[in-house]
Amino acid sequence: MAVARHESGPVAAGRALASQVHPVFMLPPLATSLFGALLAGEVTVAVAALHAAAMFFAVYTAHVKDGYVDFHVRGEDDDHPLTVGGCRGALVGAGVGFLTCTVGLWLFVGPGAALLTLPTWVIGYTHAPQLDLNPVGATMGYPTGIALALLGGYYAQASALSPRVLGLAAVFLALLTGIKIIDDEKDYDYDRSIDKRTVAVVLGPRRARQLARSLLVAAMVGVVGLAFTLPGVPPTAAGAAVVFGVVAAVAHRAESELATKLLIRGSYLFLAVLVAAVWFRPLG
Ligand SMILES: CC(C)=CCC/C(C)=C/CC/C(C)=C/COP(=O)(O)OP(=O)(O)O
Repeated sequence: MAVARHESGPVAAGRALASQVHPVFMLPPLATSLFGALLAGEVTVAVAALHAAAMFFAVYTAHVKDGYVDFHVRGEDDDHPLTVGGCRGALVGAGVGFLTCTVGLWLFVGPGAALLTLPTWVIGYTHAPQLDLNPVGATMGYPTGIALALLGGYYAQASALSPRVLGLAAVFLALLTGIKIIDDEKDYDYDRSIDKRTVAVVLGPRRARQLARSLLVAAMVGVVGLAFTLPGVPPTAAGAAVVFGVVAAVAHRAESELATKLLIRGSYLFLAVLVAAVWFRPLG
């Protein structure tokens, strides 16, 4: 069975399959899963690795399915490296990988860890053609996956959830939803032409940007609130809001593409400050 559309042979197949790993989307859930483990305190490395691997397979599934639907089903994309068979094989492989990790979490931690992990694959698999057809699904699928990556990474270590991890998951959800709304502004004309109902298409770019800004502000206020009210979140975690706030201020008036680039980098810094604050707990 041919896997790659443009070349043949195992190397070409491997390259085509690897092309569906998009680091910009892949690294945040892996980092967030590991951050969840760190937040829990004592880290069992094998369990953390199992959960992070499950996140990898969930996001990989989303990309393969998105590419398959956009190119092979809807004919929206100009090109795709995988054949139909290649996409199906990749989906089965990623599904088996995800299932193996989830069963491992069930056996090592318990059903709660598996049940918190499972929805990430469901979100990934239904990203296209189901979730991406409505503004909530198209905007909040990935941010919800990130929030679940944090909750699952934490639960896999602590066998419980806590107000601090729930609070931080809500902060991540708001922050990433805001960034995704701004990101979708850049495809406004195209998305409108294919009836893709992103928030920018439904509300119009100006009101979508206002909504996105409110979500970013809510996330920053939220993290400061958590840092000063919850014992498990060190006060230094408020620095994440300061760092992200500076980036958001620079991105404030930028057009969508530049603003998204800045905000994505800002969100990496946001996470890095949170990790450092929890890791060192200097004032915690
Ligand atoms: C663990 C976790 C984070 C799970 C969530 C997985 C998930 C929904 C990933 C989305 C990745 C993706 C296809 C982005 C492009 O979306 P797009 O629709 O903006 O791209 P397009 O315009 O190219 O179709």
